[in-house]
Parts: sequence; structure tokens; C-alpha cells
Amino acid sequence: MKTLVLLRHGESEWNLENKFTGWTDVDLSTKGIEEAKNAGKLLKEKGYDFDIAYTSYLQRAIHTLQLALKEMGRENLPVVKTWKLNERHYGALQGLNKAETAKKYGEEQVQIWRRSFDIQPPALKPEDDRNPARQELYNEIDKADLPLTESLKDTIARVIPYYEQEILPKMNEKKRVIIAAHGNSLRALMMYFEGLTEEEITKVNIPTGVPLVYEFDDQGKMSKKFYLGDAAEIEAKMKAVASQGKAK
Ligand SMILES: O=C(O)[C@@H](CO)OP(=O)(O)O
Repeated sequence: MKTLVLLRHGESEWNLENKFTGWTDVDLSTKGIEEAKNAGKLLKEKGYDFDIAYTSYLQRAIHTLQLALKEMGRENLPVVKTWKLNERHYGALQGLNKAETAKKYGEEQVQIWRRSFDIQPPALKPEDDRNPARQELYNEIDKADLPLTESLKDTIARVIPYYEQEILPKMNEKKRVIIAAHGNSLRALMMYFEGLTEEEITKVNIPTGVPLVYEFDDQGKMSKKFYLGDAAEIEAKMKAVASQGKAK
């Protein structure tokens, strides 16, 4: 049996302001810092430990991982950072308030932008300073690979090959792995692990800062999945994520 822990970053400053975030590199809010620490406490309490950690290029995920590992007394753990685990690129929606966008374009349109499988949000213009190809952080990445917008399908196309080529081999070597990433890059992994349909994945919302444990049998098939923590609290957090796109 293999175990893999996924951890969505704690609440970010833009989660708090209810803004489309994507690749915008905002930090954790005060509550997000607490959520990250709690995730580490819970993992330690339940006896989880890791040999290697993976995270994105974005500080909200990196800081969540660092805070959780600190609580576990495992700050020394090898950490691999990859842009392939970045949040889905939200294109020109980045920076817009989700509720105001729903007021302007309708809740249905916002739901399509947020949760449809293969519809991309409007793209950034290449000359936009937010174009990752114009940012220092992505200097070493082939510009042709960097997106101006992404659907979940596009996100899957970068996350899953990375998982299969880099992370799974480590798990096959019996390394215990934690991945700290984002709502939609983790939804990509969830869809893949659980074989969810394009319709089923539209209903999945991942709570911030809650460890999600996957167990796989010897054939690599998922055998069990569960969140760590208080079930009612987790349910409420998922509902809060789902309703971010309401006009209010
Ligand atoms: O804004 C974003 O980048 C993501 C995650 O916060 O939002 P959503 O849940 O709307 O996909």
C-alpha cells in the first residue's frame, strides 16, 4: 500500500478578498497561516511523516508547506518546487472579484469559468505584464509552455505527466510524499486518481489547509481517500469555496 497526502494552501489574501487568483503570487492571510500550522499539527498527531515534498512556484503553497513541516519538526525535508503544480492559470479573470464578476456576467457564466472541464477563461494579452513569459520567476521555462489562460483540461495536461514522470516513481521507491498545491491543480490529480467524469469534477471543491490522504493498493489503484480533521468543519469549508462564485 502507498499513501500520498495532498494539501491545498491555507486561505490566501485573495481568497479572503474573493478574487480570481490563478498564477498571481499572493501570500497567505492570517487565517491561512493558522490553517497551514493546523494541517501540520494534524499530520503529526495522526502519525504521518514524509521523505519528500512537492510544491508549486507560488508562495501561498510554498509557505503552507513550510509552516506545516515546521509543526511536524520536519523543516529539513527535501522540497521540490515545480511550476507544473501551479494553480490553473485564470487568464484575464485574475484580479477580478468573483461575486462582482457573477453580478456582471451571471452566476452561470462564472460557474462555467470556474468549474467547467474544458472552457478557458478569457486569455491575458501577451503584452500584459502578468504574462508568465514576461516574469522572472519563469525565466528558465520554455516560453512556448507557459499559458495565458487554462481550463482544467489544460491544467491536467501539465499536472498529470509531471505526477507520472516525477512523483509516482518516488512513491514506487517507497518514498512517502506530500504535495502542497492549489484548488485546481489538486482537482486535476483528484480527477485522475478517482476516475471522475467531466461532470463529477465540476462539483468538487477543495477546502483550504486540510490534509487529504490517498491510499493506493499494490496495483496502484486508489483504495481509500479521506480528509483529516473535523468532518462538519471541512464540509462547511467546501461549501464556502463553492459559493465564492455567487453574486451575493
Ligand atoms: O482563484 C483561484 O485561483 C481559484 C482558487 O482560489 O479559485 P476557484 O475556486 O474559483 O477556481
